Amino acid sequence: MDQIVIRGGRPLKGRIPISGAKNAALTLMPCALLTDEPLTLRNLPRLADIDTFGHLLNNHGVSTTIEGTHPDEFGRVMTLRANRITSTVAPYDIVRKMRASILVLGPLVARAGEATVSLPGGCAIGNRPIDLHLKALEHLGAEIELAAGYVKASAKNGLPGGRYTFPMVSVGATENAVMAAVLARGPSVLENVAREPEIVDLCNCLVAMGAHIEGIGTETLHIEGVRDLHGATYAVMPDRIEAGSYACAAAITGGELELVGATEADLGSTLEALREAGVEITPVKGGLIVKRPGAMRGIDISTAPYPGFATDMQAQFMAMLAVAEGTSLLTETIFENRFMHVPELARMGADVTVRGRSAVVRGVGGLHGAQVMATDLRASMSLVLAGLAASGETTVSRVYHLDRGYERLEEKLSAVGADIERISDG
Ligand SMILES: CC(=O)N[C@H]1[C@@H](OP(=O)(O)OP(=O)(O)OC[C@H]2O[C@@H](n3ccc(=O)[nH]c3=O)[C@H](O)[C@@H]2O)O[C@H](CO)[C@@H](O)[C@@H]1O
Ligand SMILES: C=C(OP(=O)(O)O)C(=O)O
Repeated sequence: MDQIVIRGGRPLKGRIPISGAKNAALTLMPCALLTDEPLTLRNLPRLADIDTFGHLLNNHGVSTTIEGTHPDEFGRVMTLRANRITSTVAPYDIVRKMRASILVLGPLVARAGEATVSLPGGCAIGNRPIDLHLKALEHLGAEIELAAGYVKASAKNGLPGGRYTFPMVSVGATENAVMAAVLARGPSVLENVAREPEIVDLCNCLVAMGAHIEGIGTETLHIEGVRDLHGATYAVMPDRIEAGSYACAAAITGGELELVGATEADLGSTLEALREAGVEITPVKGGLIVKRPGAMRGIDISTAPYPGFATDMQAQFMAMLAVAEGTSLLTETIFENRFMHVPELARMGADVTVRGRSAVVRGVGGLHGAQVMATDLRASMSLVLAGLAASGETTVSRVYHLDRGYERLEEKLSAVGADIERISDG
């Protein structure tokens, strides 16, 4: 298995281009199932998850064509076309590789009248049930059956549409419900929906395809189903989690980075927390400059649905706050098992105590290099960040986690002065 080796202690300086957002791309790609016309997505990141989702869509009859972006450029242009749905079954072999596969359920039942999707199961960060996806589709008129590890949703005469109030905010369940409701026979109202920028990106793409959605970006969406959607060309939004991660890289190394393509609006609570910790953020044309002028101070953070502090940024902040002055309290309210980076950071000298859903981080003077193991995507990035700041050499194993969500990580970091390389096992 590949490893990443970092020799730390160098302040990072320069410009990092921010890629298209993984979590937006993973909900924009299944929109191709909603029309027989081509959907062209620009700024699609080159990531393992995108390839896996492409294979899943191929299995349903979607052709995927990648246009000739130069290999040195970031991002890709992909045209997806579902002339005909050739299979309504999402098999275990593909779904088990990626939880986001559940996002074909809504569009398939809306367009083809049925969908059978393997249950995605839990993952390292938590249990991650899909009950809200199923309840929402049921309220839109689908019949739901569970058997032998699969969920079957059917609506033989099309979905009638309906009203559903989510009992708790779920990004994926909102996405599935929205993608189903846009092709329903009648109107739908979805209340207490997720408001993440990726949901706004999804709705904007669907509107470009001819959907009628009101309330985009608010807690309530009014959707008037249409008979057909048409093709469109749409650019995936910049990845706010990648941008936030590199902002932490500037802060933890005491450097200065320009994050090209990052927007202040999407990064809201991440930037607030960085500023509170003593990091300077300056919006410039086309991006943000992140600089740490002096020592950082400890802060308290509690993860929450957007516009709250993103759970996908918690691990990276923990690495950064491990070297801040004073004590920080990090509370994880979204996933029950998202502190797996703690014992690994401790191997590098971090002083962290987990108490239930909270972690107390006592700032230490510095970290030292060690051999550490990545356990999930963002946990991996926290180890890379710690390695960039640590004295000596850090080796991060299981880097396939990073490949899910960070496009050409070593290349981007080397270009701003990091001493980082991938040791490939063949
Ligand atoms: C591909 C993608 O976009 N992934 C993101 C998405 O994941 P995902 O869409 O899986 O996350 P959700 O917003 O659905 O999960 C939020 C919480 O709701 C719970 N829940 C969710 C669905 C359900 O049917 N029942 C239920 O109980 C989950 O276990 C979790 O505790 O949003 C998360 C929260 O911002 C991010 O960390 C992930 O990076
Ligand atoms: C948890 C994440 O992704 P996923 O929902 O695809 O596991 C993430 O992006 O941090």
